[in-house]
Amino acid sequence: AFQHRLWPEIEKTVKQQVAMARMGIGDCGSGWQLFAEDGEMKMYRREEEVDGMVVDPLKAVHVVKGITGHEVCHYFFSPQYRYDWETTLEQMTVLETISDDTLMFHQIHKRIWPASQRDVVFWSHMRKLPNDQDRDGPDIWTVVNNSTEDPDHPANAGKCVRIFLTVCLLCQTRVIPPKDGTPLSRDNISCKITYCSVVNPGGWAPASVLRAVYKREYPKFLKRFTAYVKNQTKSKPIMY
Ligand SMILES: O=S(=O)(CCO)c1ccc(-c2ccc(C3CCCC3)c([C@H]3C[C@H]3c3ccccn3)c2)cc1
Repeated sequence: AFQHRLWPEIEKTVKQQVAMARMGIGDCGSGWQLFAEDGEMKMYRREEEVDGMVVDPLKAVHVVKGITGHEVCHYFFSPQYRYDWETTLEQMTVLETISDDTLMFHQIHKRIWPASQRDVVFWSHMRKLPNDQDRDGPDIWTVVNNSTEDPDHPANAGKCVRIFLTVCLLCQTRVIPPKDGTPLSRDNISCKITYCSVVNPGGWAPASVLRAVYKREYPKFLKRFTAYVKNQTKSKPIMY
């Protein structure tokens, strides 16, 4: 197939991000601190600053009943649903369709007082991965979003401060077949979701403000997004 100029970077980043997402939280010595918990959802962060700017890596793990990893990645990747679940989105543009599983986006996020408004340009790639731990287990699905440059959308040219991010959504479907051999239903499936993100806010913003934004927005985002997928899929055939 034709090699897009970004393909080598996409390959490398996906492998690297999936490997990191699969690593557990490790013991508390690893610097991960639990900062939000809601039922099956647990959110961890590491406090890190680059040039005095907060770039706290975030790792969230969640188990959601009744949906598959393919369905979670489909609704996260596909642009047509994004305004339904991404509440902080003010504008989203698909800049390029690199392939049917790889898009380039420009997004402007709503201004969060007192920080100035942010925008981001990133490629987004969705992929099914072989389940190398459990050969006949269900596949693993992932979406990786990674900031990139676009000559038509230079950073900090307009009113927005350009942010830089790397995001990995890794989903593992679990199937528990019913004892009595009846056909599989959504009651027999669940999805283990690992969401990792590192966001560089671009321009300076007070650490206390950024950490408050993340503490409020990330749990809200993951709960809202997973509830959206459950609602969208509940009366549809299971997409494995
Ligand atoms: O997973 S994605 O790729 C999904 C595609 O949309 C993603 C996730 C998060 C962001 C993002 C990046 C930076 C900020 C901050 C930084 C300083 C001021 C704005 C925010 C603010 C809007 C808050 C927020 C934080 C977490 C989750 C959602 N909303 C959000 C962008 C893309």
